Amino acid sequence: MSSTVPKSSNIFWHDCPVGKSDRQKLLKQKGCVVWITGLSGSGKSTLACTLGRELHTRGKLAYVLDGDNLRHGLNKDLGFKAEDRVENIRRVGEVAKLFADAGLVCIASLISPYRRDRESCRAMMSDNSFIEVFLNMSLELCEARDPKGLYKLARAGKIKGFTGIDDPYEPPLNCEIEIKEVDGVCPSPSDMAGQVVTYLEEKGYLHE
Ligand SMILES: Nc1ncnc2c1ncn2[C@@H]1O[C@H](COP(=O)(O)OS(=O)(=O)O)[C@@H](OP(=O)(O)O)[C@H]1O
Ligand SMILES: Nc1ncnc2c1ncn2[C@@H]1O[C@H](COP(=O)(O)OP(=O)(O)O)[C@@H](O)[C@H]1O
Repeated sequence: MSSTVPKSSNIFWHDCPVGKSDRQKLLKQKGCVVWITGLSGSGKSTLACTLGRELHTRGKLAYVLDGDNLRHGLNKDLGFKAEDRVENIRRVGEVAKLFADAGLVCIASLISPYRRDRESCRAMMSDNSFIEVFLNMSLELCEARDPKGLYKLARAGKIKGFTGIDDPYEPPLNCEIEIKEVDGVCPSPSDMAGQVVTYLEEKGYLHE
């Protein structure tokens, strides 16, 4: 299990003259982390990309950190056992914090099944600029979508430890935004992104 305490000693923080507030003025926005959590197939990547596109159209700088994509590089040494997922979320939390410090709207989309890990990422952000978005879609809907055929494999026992089937998912207790089905129907991608944009606007993230 990894720790947040550095292993190295004799290390010192070096401040740079240009800081987050300078970058925010330049970009005319406020850096933050939009953390999208939910089951596989709940629509995390779809929301992340739709939101990224919407912000881009509005002239706002955003960057998507997608769990699946990061597992091709930064996190390619990690699997899906509990300690690997913990380390996966810790790393992405740290990277997201850097992007937010750079002044961007950083959109992280990962299953991030453990409440404690999401809370650790929240705690990394000093100024409440962690916005947790819960894609509260039923397992039935996600399984019916199954765009990669992974639920089918998990049900057949060909993937072990699949979230929602034989591995846990802990829903948020206090997220900033919850998106769910209404009468069994999921809001459209642009409606989902619209909910997040409205929140960002109301909280002043889209202005300096
Ligand atoms: N065992 C198991 N459980 C869950 N998901 C699995 C598993 N094996 C592979 N996949 C694929 O990996 C994607 C999830 O990666 P994440 O980095 O978001 O996962 S986690 O946050 O560390 O739990 C996930 O992508 P999404 O469907 O986009 O969520 C799956 O495609
Ligand atoms: N709001 C939505 N309405 C209808 N279909 C959606 C919506 N969001 C996602 N989908 C579809 O559901 C599937 C899973 O979406 P995806 O974004 O890949 O989920 P995740 O990243 O959580 O695994 C895809 O086929 C996608 O096109």
